[in-house]
Amino acid sequence: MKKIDISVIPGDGIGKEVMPEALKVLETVAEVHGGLSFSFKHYPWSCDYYIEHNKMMPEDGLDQLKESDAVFLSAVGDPNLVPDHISLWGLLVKIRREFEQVINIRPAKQMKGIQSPLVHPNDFDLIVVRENSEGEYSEVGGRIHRGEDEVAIQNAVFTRKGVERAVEYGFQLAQNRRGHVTSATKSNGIVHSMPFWDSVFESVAEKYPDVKTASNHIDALASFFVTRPQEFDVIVASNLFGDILTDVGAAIMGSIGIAPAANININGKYPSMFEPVHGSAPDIYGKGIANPIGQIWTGKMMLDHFGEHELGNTLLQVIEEVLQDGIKTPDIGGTSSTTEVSDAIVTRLKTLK
Ligand SMILES: NC(=O)c1ccc[n+]([C@@H]2O[C@H](COP(=O)([O-])OP(=O)(O)OC[C@H]3O[C@@H](n4cnc5c(N)ncnc54)[C@H](O)[C@@H]3O)[C@@H](O)[C@H]2O)c1
Ligand SMILES: O=C(O)C[C@@H](O)C(=O)O
Ligand SMILES: [K+]
Ligand SMILES: [Mn+2]
Repeated sequence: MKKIDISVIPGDGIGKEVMPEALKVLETVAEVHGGLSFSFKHYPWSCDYYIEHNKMMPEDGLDQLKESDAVFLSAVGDPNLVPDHISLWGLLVKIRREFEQVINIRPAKQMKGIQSPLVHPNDFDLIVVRENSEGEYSEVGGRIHRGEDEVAIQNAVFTRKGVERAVEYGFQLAQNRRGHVTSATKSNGIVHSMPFWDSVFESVAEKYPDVKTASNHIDALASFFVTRPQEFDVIVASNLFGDILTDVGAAIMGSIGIAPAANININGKYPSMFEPVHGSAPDIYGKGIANPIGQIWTGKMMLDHFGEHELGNTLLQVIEEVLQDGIKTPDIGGTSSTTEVSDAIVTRLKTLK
């Protein structure tokens, strides 16, 4: 029996609604497999936890998580309780950084059973590799003075190692896909870091003569995601560009509620973390209508990570079948509830036993 230990952090808002549904699906996946079992350890770290303890997680929180094979997280943030930069940097960004999850991968593809808002979606299937440890997300800088003389400075940090490993990861992914990598740049406006990014991209590209390349400024690239997404295979992007681009990727699929993501530790020292692209969605929390597919598809990425590709692909296929049956939450035009969608996925999975 292959046993996988998973740390579970539902976090805030709809995270608390979609996480139990995804766990239910994973339990069923294990049953169908027969030789696989999950053990889930639950952590209540969230903005509610912050209100009680004045921190997002305990001092030894990372030590607790380190013992598991993976972290399965949903969403962090409740701006009514804790300012977003404090909640995110105290939990989500902290785990990404301390566990050296330097790569964030976020696929987007046209899904059967969902009407893309694009008139001609043309079967797009792409994956964004987001640099996940540096770039525009930096603590370097500060604020001085008050009133009309106030100044805020935020320094972006781009290291050769950081850019190289993200770009390399993209090329390696492309070799097992359709052999094309696009670089998201902005070297026309950002005069130091982006020409540097371009030069690292070009030098890595030389090592992969079999992979075709392109480079687009991020503004144009965002528009191409809308006008011709089918032309992209792998896209490599800095932390902020990747963040924004993957919300666009989610939007052209039909909803941010279905987009999955993985924060990958590539040196094997710490567990990787799996969490959907979406946040805690305070505007719909408590209504029972959050789309659970982002969290469930993220579970599929976790199965892939542990080498269970066949089972992962089956799960994605089942998700599409349920969507084609019209069992959908309101964000993608349906009338079903969160649990109706996950129950339908569970029921279909069980027929495979
Ligand atoms: N990785 C993360 O944990 C993460 C990601 C994004 C935002 N956040 C945090 O979440 C909070 C809300 O942020 P936001 O409003 O900018 O982004 P959001 O992703 O929470 O919501 C954006 C919009 O998408 C909708 N949406 C999101 N997930 C959905 C789902 N599963 N089903 C149906 N609709 C869904 C919401 O209702 C909202 O209208 C903030 O505190 C923010 O910092 C956290
Ligand atoms: O990384 C962030 O900025 C948080 C959130 O927007 C995300 O995409 O995970
Ligand atoms: K998330
Ligand atoms: Mn984001």
